[in-house]
Parts: sequence; C-alpha cells; structure tokens
Amino acid sequence: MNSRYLAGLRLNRNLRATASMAEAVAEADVLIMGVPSQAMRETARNAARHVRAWVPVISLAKGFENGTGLRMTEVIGQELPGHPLGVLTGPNLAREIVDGLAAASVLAMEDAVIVEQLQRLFRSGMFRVYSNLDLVGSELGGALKNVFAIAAGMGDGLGAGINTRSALLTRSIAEMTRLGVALGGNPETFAGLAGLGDLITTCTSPQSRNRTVGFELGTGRKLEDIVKSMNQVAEGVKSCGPIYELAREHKIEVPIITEVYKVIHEGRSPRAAFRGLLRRGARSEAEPG
Ligand SMILES: NC(=O)c1ccc[n+]([C@@H]2O[C@H](COP(=O)([O-])OP(=O)(O)OC[C@H]3O[C@@H](n4cnc5c(N)ncnc54)[C@H](O)[C@@H]3O)[C@@H](O)[C@H]2O)c1
Ligand SMILES: O=P(O)(O)OC[C@H](O)CO
Repeated sequence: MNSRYLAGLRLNRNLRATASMAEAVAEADVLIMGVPSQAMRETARNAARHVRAWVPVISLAKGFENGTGLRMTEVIGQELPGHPLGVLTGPNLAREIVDGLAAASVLAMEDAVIVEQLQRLFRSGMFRVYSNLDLVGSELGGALKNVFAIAAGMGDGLGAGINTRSALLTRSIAEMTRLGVALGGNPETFAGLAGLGDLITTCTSPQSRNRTVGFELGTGRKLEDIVKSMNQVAEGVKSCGPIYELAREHKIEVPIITEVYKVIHEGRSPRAAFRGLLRRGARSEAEPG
C-alpha cells in the first residue's frame, strides 16, 4: 500500500520499495522518473552516479522547470546525457489506473525502434499504450493542460455552467495547439491522448489536483492556503510562470494562460479573470482568444 498517496488501494505485488537510489537504479534496464517537475533535476542528478549507460529514461512528469523553462526530458538530458529519452503521458489519473480501470496512454520517443520495444513493456491488460515519435508535442500537451485545468476548476468553483466549461475546453485546445506548435510539437499530437485526451480528464475530474486548485480559488480560498493543505503536487501552479514566459518569448497570444498567470502571480480574482476573457473583442474562431 501507499497509504499517503493512494490510501485504500493495494499495489501490484511485483513492486518493491526502497529508499536507496543505488538499489533502485543500478540494475535497471529502464528508468521511469515519477517525481514532480521541480524535483526532476535533483533526482536525475542523484541517479546519474548509479545508472548504467544507454538505459532508456522515461519521464512521467507534466511540468516545466522554473528558472530555465525547460521540458522534463531536456532537464533529464542535461543530467543523464546519452540516454534514450521518452515520456509516458495521457489521460492517466493514478488512482483509476491502480484501481484497475481501463486507460490509454502515449509513449513518446524519437527513436522508432526503442519506442516499439518499450510500448510492449508498458502495455498490460487494462492499460493500452500507443506510440508517438513526437516527443516534444506529447510532453508539451501533458504540461500545458495543467494550466487550463486550473482555469476550468476556477469556472466550476465560481458556479459557471457546462456551456462555459465546454467553451473553455475548446478554446484551451486551440491555445494549447498554437503554443505547442510554436514550441516544436506536431499539431496532430494535441488532438490526441497527450493533448485533448488529457485536457478532458484533467479539466473535468474532481480527482485532478490542478482542477482542484482552480476550483478552490473559484470559491474564494487563497492560493497559499490551498497549496499548503495539499500533500501532492499541482504542477500547473509552478509551471504557469515558465509557460507564460515561453509564450511571450515566442510572441504567441495565450489569453487563458495569461489570466491564470495573473490569478496565480498578480493576485487577480478568478471572477475578474473570467470577465477578462469575456470582454475580449469580437474575433473569428480561427483567431486567438
Ligand atoms: N498522480 C497522477 O495521477 C499523475 C498522472 C500522470 C502524471 N503525473 C505526473 O507525475 C509527476 C509526479 O506526480 P505525483 O502524482 O506522483 O506527485 P505526488 O506529489 O503525489 O508525489 C510525488 C512523489 O515524488 C516524491 N518527491 C517529491 N519531491 C521530491 C524530491 N525533491 N526528491 C525526490 N522525490 C521527491 C514524493 O515523495 C512522492 O513520492 C507530476 O509531474 C504529475 O503531473 C501524475
Ligand atoms: O491530478 P493532476 O491534475 O496532476 O492530473 C493527473 C494526470 O496528469 C491526469 O492525466
């Protein structure tokens, strides 16, 4: 059992826990990195002393590094150079998967041969794994959707209706695609499991930590109190800053991300954020906003 994070659920009996990095990593044929984004560099650096050369490293994290604005496989690549890198991402709420409910995921790597081999390794009865050679787009989808989930949660916390949520999700996927393509992803990836699929799950499930942060903000609670009361990471809170900066750097208009950034970093109220989105000028559906 992992009573702190997945209370009441029995873990697979093949899992073995250890607090020793050397023991966890030294004999590994594949390394799977499942820590919050802001802990990724330190964790990869600690692993580097023990891991064998050429072992593939797969990231599960969905965020950007604060300060550098780097994606997780970029961070891992700096600390573990020469290893084939990938991400496993998609609509994958941990609790549902441990509970044995069916789910689909994307394993994205740039090497077509290795991704096919690992796809077989990750696939099991109720867990269907698709491959994708667009590592950058798949990784971006997972990180960007967290900020949109905060926005969707804020709407729900404010008592907005399903029409509002649907409008927000649809404009979010347009915004995700626009920014994701500018940052090097393929547009098709954002319409797949790593983009739209994960956006739907995270924006609609009460299990999502990012949506929960947004929801609580919408009901009027303070960000500091919400984060303090959670024992798990809500990646969108810390990744929102680097994402906003990347959009500015690439001159991409991102109205939803901008409003979430203002709520998190500039004390704007969720109600004012939603009003800000509604008051934007008339435009075509193909335009930002
Ligand atoms: N939980 C999910 O449903 C889920 C699903 C898909 C992807 N992810 C992503 O996986 C990543 C990790 O999420 P999580 O749900 O496991 O987070 P979590 O907060 O529940 O747990 C993180 C784990 O990392 C450990 N950790 C925290 N800081 C650390 C540090 N400095 N050094 C070493 N270990 C540290 C914690 O002890 C804990 O075991 C996130 O990027 C998240 O977006 C989570
Ligand atoms: O709980 P969240 O908001 O971190 O979302 C978890 C997963 O990313 C959903 O796919």
